[in-house]
Amino acid sequence: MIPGRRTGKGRVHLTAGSAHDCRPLPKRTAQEGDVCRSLRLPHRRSPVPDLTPPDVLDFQNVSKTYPGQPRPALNDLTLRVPRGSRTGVIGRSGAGKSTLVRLISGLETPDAGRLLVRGDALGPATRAAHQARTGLVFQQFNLLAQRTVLRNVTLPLELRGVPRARRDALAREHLDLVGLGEYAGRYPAQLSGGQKQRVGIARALVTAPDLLLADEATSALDPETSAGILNLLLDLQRERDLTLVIVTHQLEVVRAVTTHVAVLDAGQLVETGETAAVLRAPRHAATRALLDAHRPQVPLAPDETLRRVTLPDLNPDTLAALARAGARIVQAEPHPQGLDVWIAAPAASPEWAVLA
Ligand SMILES: Nc1ncnc2c1ncn2[C@@H]1O[C@H](COP(=O)(O)OP(=O)(O)OP(=O)(O)O)[C@@H](O)[C@H]1O
Repeated sequence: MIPGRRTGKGRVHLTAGSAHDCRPLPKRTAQEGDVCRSLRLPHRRSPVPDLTPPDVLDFQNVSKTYPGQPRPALNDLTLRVPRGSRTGVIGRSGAGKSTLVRLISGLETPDAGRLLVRGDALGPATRAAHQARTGLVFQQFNLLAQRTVLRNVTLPLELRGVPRARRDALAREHLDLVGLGEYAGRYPAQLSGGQKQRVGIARALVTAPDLLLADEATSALDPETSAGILNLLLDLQRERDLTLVIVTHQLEVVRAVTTHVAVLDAGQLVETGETAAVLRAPRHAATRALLDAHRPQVPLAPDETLRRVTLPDLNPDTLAALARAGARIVQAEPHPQGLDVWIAAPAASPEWAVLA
């Protein structure tokens, strides 16, 4: 997901006859001409159909200013979200994250630029069809208090006119999927926060969307419950080949779940790329500020530096060597793959270089 460049997963590569021009070739590329002849390909450049699936989201110079506001909430945003990716959108408060979600979900329209969803410009003619294929998960769960868990999950199917027996069956299947098969008859007030979010996820997926938008989905949950929800989202994303967009101010969520990240600051996209690369070597001051804000605030000795690792990724021998060199764990939190651990150690210890 790089501005202005396609990096889509599942891309269909067509090389023969497209990338290769099979007209008589200069001597140094004669082998390519032979390949063309042996494949009986035409010796002329011919038009090749573009079979590349469109990016699920394609923001093209999108701007949005709310009425009466002096500055745009989003300014000239160009961003592509490839099919099947897990993209985190981060930024401090007021950066424009919610505006991005509102644009994708069709609740707001751009003042300038275009937003393509699944290859179509999002507008009055296409909005309903795209909304039907987009699931939304919210921070405050947005469950209806007077409806049972089952009836909350059947709601989107009711709105689409699905017959009762079918919608009940689908809702039960999705409650099983999120581990709440036994809770169908309960009311939201009788659930924990994590359970409410599981119902929210079942409701978002019951219509079989291919794009799932999670807007601060774990911000209201404690770290352990949050890790459980992120695990569930990861499993479902893989099983259903969903494109997942996670809007969050929690860097640990981005780290744990996403393949790509987009950093917004004051309405502008300031950095984007593969999550591991951006977090390892942030280029923009706003990204560095977000990373710094998430470092544990612990006093360090003058020769100590702080690094984060995920256990069990770290080799036990390295961990033991670090401990012998005076390393200490200063913070540990649950993570979908194990434990997220911050370690302080003398910067000069050779084992430290392994973690760089
Ligand atoms: N309905 C609105 N009317 C006027 N201004 C708005 C409206 N919604 C958002 N804004 C402004 O647009 C800018 C971006 O807001 P947005 O809610 O998209 O940011 P955010 O990154 O989601 O922030 P937060 O993390 O605090 O939710 C802010 O300056 C905000 O004050």
